[in-house]
Amino acid sequence: MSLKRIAYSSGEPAGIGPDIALYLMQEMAAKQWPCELVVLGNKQLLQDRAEQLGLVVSCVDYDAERPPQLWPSGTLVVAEHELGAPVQAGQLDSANSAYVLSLLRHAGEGCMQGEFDAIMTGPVHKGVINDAGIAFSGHTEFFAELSHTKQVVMMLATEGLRVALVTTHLPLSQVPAAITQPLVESVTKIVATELRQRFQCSSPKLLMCGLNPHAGEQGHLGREEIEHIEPALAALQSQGIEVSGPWPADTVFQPHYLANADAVIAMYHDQGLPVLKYRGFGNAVNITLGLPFVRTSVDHGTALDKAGTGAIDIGSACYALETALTMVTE
Ligand SMILES: NC(=O)C1=CN([C@@H]2O[C@H](COP(=O)(O)OP(=O)(O)OC[C@H]3O[C@@H](n4cnc5c(N)ncnc54)[C@H](O)[C@@H]3O)[C@@H](O)[C@H]2O)C=CC1
Ligand SMILES: NCC(=O)COP(=O)(O)O
Repeated sequence: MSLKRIAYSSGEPAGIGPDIALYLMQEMAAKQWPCELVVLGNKQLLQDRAEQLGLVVSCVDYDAERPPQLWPSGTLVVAEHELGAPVQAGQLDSANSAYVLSLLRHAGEGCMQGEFDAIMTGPVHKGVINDAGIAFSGHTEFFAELSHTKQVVMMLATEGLRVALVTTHLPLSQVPAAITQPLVESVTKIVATELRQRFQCSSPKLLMCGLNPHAGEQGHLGREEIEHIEPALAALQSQGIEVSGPWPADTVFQPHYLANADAVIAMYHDQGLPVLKYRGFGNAVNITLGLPFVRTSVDHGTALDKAGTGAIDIGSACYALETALTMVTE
């Protein structure tokens, strides 16, 4: 198997993204991941955080011309990006928002130019990026825009459950108007296609949630199911996609229903993700489907309260890296 080069964007510098890089570095040798992990970040920040955590790190400058290689334990390959301001673990500073975006741009462009095989993202703080006057709703939307991809899908996966979202980072008040037949159809098609192509599901079986309580109760509790979701289901089924619904969201996440499903399509972020995280927080991955490159992410946020403390769990980071590797290796 050829050695892959995976970009890890270390995310919000005051959060646990840099800590994750340092702990992953320690796991590299033991796990024998067949990749060179390139940390997009700042060497001084990483050295300072390592010192705070009592870790010894040797930073090597990333060289795009050098073929990927396996490095001795304790070595961190760093693609240097300049910070906007000094970093204190746990303290957000909007002066570093441009830095965070420069990491994402490097990762995305590097994938599109063939420099990296995949991106694994560390957590960013959406609020502080917006505080800097930069409109940003999430990696999912950022990479879609960067790659000029019209439609992408956020899917989180853990053992025994995958949840894909029709809408992503949208205020709840705007969700009903966003649920249209074309959107539901295109999201579902992307999920079905990628499950087939990248997740070894030869004939994916999908469960689609309704939007309203009890999936609208025949129109008595909302009409989005009748007007948009059911027509989308009919069109998808007529194209041979095995999708059923609309299921009440408080019914469909039962083992009985999930047993024969490859993914659940939820209408909005907090309809599907709390269930996924309840089942697998710390051992789940966030994957952006539909991009021209592979992007996976940790399942958690910046955990500002834990940055620099050493009290972090890197289970999701390991899962995200392994998922990215599997996706680029199949
Ligand atoms: N992939 C990404 O970039 C994501 C970013 N976020 C962003 O993160 C920021 C903070 O979000 P919160 O809702 O506070 O969620 P959070 O996941 O950062 O923290 C929730 C709780 O879980 C703990 N936690 C999270 N990850 C942990 C880990 N690996 N090890 C140990 N404890 C961990 C935190 O200490 C905190 O107590 C927000 O700005 C949000 O937008 C949230 C989710 C994903
Ligand atoms: N809850 C997951 C999440 O919001 C992460 O979003 P993104 O930054 O991966 O788009």
